[in-house]
Amino acid sequence: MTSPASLFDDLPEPAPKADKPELKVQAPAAPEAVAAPVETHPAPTGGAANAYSASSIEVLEGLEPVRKRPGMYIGGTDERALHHLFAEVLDNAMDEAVARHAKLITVDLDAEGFLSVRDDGRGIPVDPHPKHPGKSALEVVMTVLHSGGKFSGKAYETSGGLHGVGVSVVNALSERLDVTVWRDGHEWRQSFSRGHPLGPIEQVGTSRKKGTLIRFRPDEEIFGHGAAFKPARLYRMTRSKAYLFRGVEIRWTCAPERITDATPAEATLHFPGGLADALAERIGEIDTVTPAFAGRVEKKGEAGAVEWAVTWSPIGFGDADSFVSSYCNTVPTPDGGTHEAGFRSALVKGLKAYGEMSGEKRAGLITAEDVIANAGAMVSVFIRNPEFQGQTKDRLSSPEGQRLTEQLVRDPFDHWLTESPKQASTLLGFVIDRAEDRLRRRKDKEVQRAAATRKLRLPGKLSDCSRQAAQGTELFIVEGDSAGGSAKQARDRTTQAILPLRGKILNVASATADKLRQNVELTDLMLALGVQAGSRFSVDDLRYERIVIMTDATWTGRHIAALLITFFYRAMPDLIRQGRLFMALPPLYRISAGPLSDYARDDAHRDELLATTFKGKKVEIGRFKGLGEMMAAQLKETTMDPKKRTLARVTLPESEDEIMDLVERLMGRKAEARFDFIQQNARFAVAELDV
Ligand SMILES: Nc1ncnc2c1ncn2[C@@H]1O[C@H](COP(=O)(O)OP(=O)(O)OP(=O)(O)O)[C@@H](O)[C@H]1O
Ligand SMILES: [Mg+2]
Repeated sequence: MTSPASLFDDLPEPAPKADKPELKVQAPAAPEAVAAPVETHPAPTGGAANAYSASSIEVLEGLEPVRKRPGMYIGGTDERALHHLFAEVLDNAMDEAVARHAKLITVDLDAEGFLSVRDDGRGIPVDPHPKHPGKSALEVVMTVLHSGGKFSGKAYETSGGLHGVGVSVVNALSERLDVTVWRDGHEWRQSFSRGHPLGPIEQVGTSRKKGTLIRFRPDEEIFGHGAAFKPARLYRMTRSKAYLFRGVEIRWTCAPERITDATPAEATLHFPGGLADALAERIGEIDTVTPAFAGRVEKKGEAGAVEWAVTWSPIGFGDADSFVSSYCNTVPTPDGGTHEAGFRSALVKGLKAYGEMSGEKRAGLITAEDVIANAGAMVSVFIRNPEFQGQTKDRLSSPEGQRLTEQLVRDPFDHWLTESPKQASTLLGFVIDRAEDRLRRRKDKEVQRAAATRKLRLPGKLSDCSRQAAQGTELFIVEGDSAGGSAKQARDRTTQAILPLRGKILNVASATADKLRQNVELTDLMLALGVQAGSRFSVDDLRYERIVIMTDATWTGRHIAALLITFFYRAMPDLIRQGRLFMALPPLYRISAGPLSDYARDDAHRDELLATTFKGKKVEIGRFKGLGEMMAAQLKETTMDPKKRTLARVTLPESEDEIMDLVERLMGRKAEARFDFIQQNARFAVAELDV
């Protein structure tokens, strides 16, 4: 059987600090923080105050801002930022390919750490720029921010480039960068260092080739000493690019001495199967719920296309339950955006509509979260004038992304569903399960939250005692409302609280943690106690000093007591270890003879009394069917009044094995064993008498 710890391991985390809202104090840090510099640094730093004048306001020229604040352009100077330089150059080559001017891209990392990206596209224009006399277009592109051919949509329809910033940033942050352009029968070359031309553009000869080659090495002044491209990362980026456009072949080479892992030194990457192949390769052997739903649709008459592949796995995808890899104009968007939203919404709407059509009412529960919860998806869109967040383009923000994706994916999805009803209902069932899981989790959270705010919300059926402090107080857990009624009358209001439990308490030994949390009686009990289960239980949270289980002296009553003890043992064994759990010992019989009367707990006790106190007398013996049958005064006198009653403290056997054995026998799945045991050991775990 599972250990008690593991049973509660999967209880959700507590709502952060929600149980101490009253402790929230307005941060005193703010005024202090303001005051601190004044007190501790009487002289303002940075020279005399009057030196801050118009001359302090600098305007960074050319590529200076890039070197001063690289974070703004490439998101930092870490490894990710370093590799973003490659992304910029590769994106430009890919834009040429997607515009159908280039077919072949080569990527090479050489032994000295120079990275070369070459395409056979049109070549960056080299003629003098009309607005920058004395400079070629190439030099402008390489040294002026916001210069480029992708603003108007004339030279490129759907490009990943849009800011006119990318390659100039790469130039600014490279210790050395050489550009070679082949166009109009000539070969041209120009070199730069840290963004500055090392000389004018030169025509180095005639050539029939076409295209652009950018060869560069990142600047260690920016990225730190020893910063270098990682072949594995470059290769991964290259490969995923190749999947995004069937019309391109990318040849990869890398100096073997730079490779430290399984990255190939040479590879030809060309994937006519597109994203469907990419997904297949990504998920490998994993069993999926249905075959992948994949396709590609181009918008009629206009620039705009969506390609996708998605499948579902009940066991997740290795390192994650789900993943969505999305791209816009071949630029990876790891933070998602509108295209992902559109994709999700096409799937949700399609599935819901299918559910409605096929009479599956529960389809109404489905949300985007459920559809994506166990999905592995790849989505690539091509749109005009995309809008991204920032230069690293981690998130697509164009509304067009959503509209187009949803619109282009929806029809094919409806088709896919109706084409194969078996597959469709498998998927629908799977997603509905996710929705139900989600709703269950949400409910659990609510229970948890209720537990966290227990001071404010006690269960309605709890008759609390008036004393606020736990010390000297007792909670009586009774079964049923009628017993509850008697107990309420019999109690001492100041120190004794009554919680009647209704209905059946779950058999807690074999119940899952989920089931435990769903049991209203048990969650009410936790609320009343003021504690949480499992590792979050703290004796200090207990709202009462003693917890007393007060059930009928009948077999059923003992069974319920056994259930409750098992529950406490599983959910909060410390409560028992600390000696805070007790059992009341109500009588089963009332024996009287004339003015003489007494109560007997069980048959043995009755026989004992008959043989002693009542020996030789004509007795009347009454049997209580339940606590509810006793008069309040009787209950008080026999069971509840601290001055007269007897409580039994519940203790645990010494060894863990004995405990498990006991619990298993008491509450395990084998009913007969349990009945047998309870009957023989009516007081089982109860040991020493107390008070
Ligand atoms: N490989 C290439 N082939 C043809 N033209 C190129 C190539 N690389 C760059 N260009 C030209 O240089 C311009 C500037 O490139 P850059 O990467 O700086 O900006 P962008 O691609 O327009 O926008 P972004 O800043 O979003 O990348 C491009 O718009 C394009 O006209
Ligand atoms: Mg670019």
